[in-house]
Amino acid sequence: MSTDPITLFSEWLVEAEASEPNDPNAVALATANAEGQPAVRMVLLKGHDATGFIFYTNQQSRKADDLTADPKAALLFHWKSLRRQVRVEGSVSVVDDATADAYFASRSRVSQLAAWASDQSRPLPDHGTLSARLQEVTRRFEDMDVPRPPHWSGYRVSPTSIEFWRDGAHRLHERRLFTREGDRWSEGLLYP
Ligand SMILES: Cc1cc2nc3c(=O)[nH]c(=O)nc-3n(C[C@H](O)[C@H](O)[C@H](O)COP(=O)(O)O)c2cc1C
Ligand SMILES: Cc1ncc(COP(=O)(O)O)c(CN)c1O
Repeated sequence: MSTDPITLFSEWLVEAEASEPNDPNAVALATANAEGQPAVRMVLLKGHDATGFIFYTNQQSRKADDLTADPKAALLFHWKSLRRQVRVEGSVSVVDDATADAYFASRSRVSQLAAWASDQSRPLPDHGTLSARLQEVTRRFEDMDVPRPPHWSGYRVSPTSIEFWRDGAHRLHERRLFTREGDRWSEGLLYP
């Protein structure tokens, strides 16, 4: 069995891709604001390796404000079809421009335009306002590649701990906790 948690995560994600009906890369992202108020919402995992777990979003959103105030986060994957969860905690940083540009360029044109049209997490007066903004940016970027908005990028959660939870009989689940110590991982078990 694998003892590198990133490799183990990759294996579990591959299994989730085979068994989940949709969005196996969906993950709950928990943040806190300057007052310590927690908030949680789903995002899609768009990359992971030894340096961390990456998602993309609007940098003027509530989650981005939280991460500016307190650059720490927790992630929770729950794969119902497998009866498994993975909990990640760590510090958060913005990905470099080249990484964000490459990911943005891979998105569909309409999703690129939507990133320009949406003032994510701000009050929206009515749906017509959003449609009008989408039309405006569609005209603005006609006949050219849609550039990445300056307020849209990726965040990397660099893990300090990763827990793998697997369903067991009679609530006697398996919990493997990996804790980062310098550039090494130590592994232990937790009572279920
Ligand atoms: C399955 C799922 C995946 C989502 N993925 C993303 C994502 O990758 N990036 C994003 O900005 N919002 C995503 N959203 C929308 C967020 O959950 C949220 O509504 C939005 O980002 C605003 O959150 P905030 O106000 O806390 O910043 C997703 C929603 C769902 C249900
Ligand atoms: C607002 C928003 N931004 C970004 C994403 C990430 O996914 P994609 O880049 O594939 O659109 C999502 C996914 N639901 C989303 O809702």
